[in-house]
Amino acid sequence: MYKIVLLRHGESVWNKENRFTGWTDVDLSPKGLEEATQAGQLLKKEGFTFDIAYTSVLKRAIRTLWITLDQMDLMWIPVYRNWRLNERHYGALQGLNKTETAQKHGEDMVKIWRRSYDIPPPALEKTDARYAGNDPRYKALSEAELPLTESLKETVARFVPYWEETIVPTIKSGKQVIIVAHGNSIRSLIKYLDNVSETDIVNLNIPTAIPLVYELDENCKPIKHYYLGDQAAVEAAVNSVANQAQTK
Ligand SMILES: O=C(O)[C@@H](CO)OP(=O)(O)O
Repeated sequence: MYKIVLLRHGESVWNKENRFTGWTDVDLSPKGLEEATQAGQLLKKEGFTFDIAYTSVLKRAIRTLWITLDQMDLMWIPVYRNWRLNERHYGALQGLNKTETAQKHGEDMVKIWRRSYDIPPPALEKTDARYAGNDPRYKALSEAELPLTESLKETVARFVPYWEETIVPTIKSGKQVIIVAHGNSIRSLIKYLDNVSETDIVNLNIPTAIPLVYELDENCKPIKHYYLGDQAAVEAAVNSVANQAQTK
């Protein structure tokens, strides 16, 4: 049996301002820094250790990983950053306030954009300053790989090859793995691992910086999963993510 830890980054500045973020590279808020510290302390207290870490190319996840590893005195382990672990691209919604967007387009439409499986948010134009094609960190990507927006289905399609080809062989080699990523990129991995239905995935919300443990069998198929820490606090954090785009 293998055990891995999935961790969403701590609260970002745009989480705090309730703005759609996606591939925008915003940093952690002061609360997010504190959440990451607590995640590291909790993992240490629960006896976890890691040999290798995977994260995205976005600083809210990278910094959460740094802080977590610092708390565990594991800053020396190898860290691999890959765009395939990035947050789901939020298209033309990136930067907009979630409540204002719900007031304009309706809560139901925004819930579809936030949580549906195959309906993407409105797309960016390539001429938009938010287009990732001009960002040097993505220069190795083909034009087809550079999103203008993404549904969760498209996020699954770009995350799973990295999971299968890179992370699974590492887990099977006996290395203890932590993956620090994002709300919707973690949803995409869970959709795939647990074969969650397209209906049920709508109700899956991932709280910031609470370690989510997955126990996997010898084929890296899930046996069970659970959040560490106080379960009432976990439930409250999940509900608060779910309710971010309410108009009242
Ligand atoms: O803005 C985003 O990129 C994500 C995560 O913060 O938001 P949501 O939970 O609304 O999908």
